[in-house]
Amino acid sequence: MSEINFDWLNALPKVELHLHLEGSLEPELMFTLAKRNNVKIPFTSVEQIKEAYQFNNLQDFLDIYYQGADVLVVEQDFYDLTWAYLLKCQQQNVLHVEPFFDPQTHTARGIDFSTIIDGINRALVDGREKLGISSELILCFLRHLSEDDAFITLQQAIPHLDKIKAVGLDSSEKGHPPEKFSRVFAKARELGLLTVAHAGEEGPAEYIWTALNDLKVSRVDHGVSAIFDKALMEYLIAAQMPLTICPLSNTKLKVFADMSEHTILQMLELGVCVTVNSDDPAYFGGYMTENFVVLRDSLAMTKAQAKRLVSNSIKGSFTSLEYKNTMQQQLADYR
Ligand code: HPA
Ligand SMILES: [Zn+2]
Repeated sequence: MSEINFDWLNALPKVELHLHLEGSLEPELMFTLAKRNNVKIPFTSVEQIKEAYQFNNLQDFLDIYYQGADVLVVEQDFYDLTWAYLLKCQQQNVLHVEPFFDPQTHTARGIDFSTIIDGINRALVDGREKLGISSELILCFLRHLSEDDAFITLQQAIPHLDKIKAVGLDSSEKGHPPEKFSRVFAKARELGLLTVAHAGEEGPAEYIWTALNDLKVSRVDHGVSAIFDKALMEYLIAAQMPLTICPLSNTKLKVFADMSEHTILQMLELGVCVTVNSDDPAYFGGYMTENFVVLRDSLAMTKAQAKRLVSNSIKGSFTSLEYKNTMQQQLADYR
C-alpha cells in the first residue's frame, strides 16, 4: 500500500503552471453555453462528448478542442469558464495558478480581444478576492498560424499589458519550431513580458534548445523529449530550468504509451526542475490532484517527491519572491 492517500494529495498545497483555460471547459458547461449562445455543437449528450474524447496524438485532440471553444462568445462566457476552473483549484488546494489563453482561437471567429481578456481577468480578480487564489495570465500564440498573425495578436494585447505576465506558444508542434516566432517573442520581451513555450512534447529535443536560445523562455512547457539529449539534460539541471510536465495529458496523447513509462520522477531524481500540471483537464481526465494520484499509482511517488515537485512549481512560478517564500513555508509545514 502506498503511504499516500487521495486526501493527502488533495490537501497538499499546490501550484499550477501549465493549464489552458479553453482546456478546462467541461462538457456540462459546453452544453450550457451552447444553449445560451445558440451555438450548434456536434454532440447531443455529455456521454457522447466523453466518447469522442479519444485521442491518438496532439492533432486529434486539438481538432476537438478548437471546436469545443466555439461555445465561448460573450465576456460572461470567458468569466464562467475561468471561474469554474478556479473553483476546482479551491477544492484541490491550488494556491497559485498561471493559466494560458488562446486569443486567436476566438478572434478568428470575430470575437474582440477585449471581450476575451476582460472576462478572464474579472474571474481572476474575483479568484484573488473571494477564493484567495493568486494568478498570473499567459497569452499563447497558436504556432500553426503565421508569425504575422501572432504580431497582430500582440498588438491587440498592448492596451491590456497590465493583465498579462508572459506570452507562450502552443498548438501543433511538429513542423512549427519555436524559431518561427523569434521576432514576435523579441517584441513581447521588449514590452516587458516574460516568455514560455511548449517544446519537446511531440517535437524533438532540438525544439527545446531553440525555445531556450531563440525565444529566451523562462520555462519549457512539457519538455519531456529532453531525456533523449544528454547535453540538454545537463544544461536544464545546471540552469534549474523549470519543465511544466502534464502526466495525464502525455498518456492521453500517447507521448508515453503507459503512465508506468513516464520519466518525470526519473528526471526529478536527476535534479531537473520538473513540475506537475493538468494541461487540459476537461479533456484528459483530471485536474491537479488526479495528476499527482497517477504518479502515486503508476510510479510509486513518495510524499517527499510530491513535495519536491510542488516546491519546483513555486520556484518556477512568476509570482513575487515574498509570496514564493510564503508558499514554500506552507509546503514545508504540510505533513
Ligand atoms: O498540450 C498541448 N500542446 C499543444 N497545444 C495545446 N493546446 C492545448 N493543449 C496543448
Ligand atoms: Zn499545454
